[in-house]
Amino acid sequence: MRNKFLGTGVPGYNPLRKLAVIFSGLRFAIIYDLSVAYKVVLSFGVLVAAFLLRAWMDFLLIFVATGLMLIAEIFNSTIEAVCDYLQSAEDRKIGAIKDMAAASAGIAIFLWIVVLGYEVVEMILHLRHKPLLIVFP
Ligand SMILES: Nc1ncnc2c1ncn2[C@@H]1O[C@H](COP(=O)(O)OP(=O)(O)OP(=O)(O)O)[C@@H](O)[C@H]1O
Repeated sequence: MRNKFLGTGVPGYNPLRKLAVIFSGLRFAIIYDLSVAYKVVLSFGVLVAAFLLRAWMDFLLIFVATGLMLIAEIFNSTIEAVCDYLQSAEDRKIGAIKDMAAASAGIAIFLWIVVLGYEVVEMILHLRHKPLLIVFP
């Protein structure tokens, strides 16, 4: 991997390599963090339901809220890992940095819960009145 500051690594633009890096990061975030994995699975289920109901705006809203939650969770884990790498001993500054990172993840998770909760309740109410809607939207 190229380090543009040190001038080391393989130069040049390689989109496939970038994609591989993105998927590797996602794999780390989802496989090694159960709290992220179950949220992604939950979102996927609700996304499929929104797709079957042809509720495109709801689909987009769930998609954006899930993306926001994933971004914040991944940044939070990254900051925690950098902190632990730089200072594994007890340190007040590290504690404050980690707390701030956790706060940003907490806000994104709160928004995700509000969106997902609203969407699930809406879908249940919808299907209670028109149960065949999932087959014949
Ligand atoms: N080196 C440290 N010095 C001082 N306080 C710390 C330190 N490491 C962690 N903490 C405190 O413990 C809290 C939890 O940190 P930790 O790294 O254990 O995250 P976590 O609970 O594993 O979070 P997540 O579930 O997102 O992985 C931090 O928010 C911080 O307040």
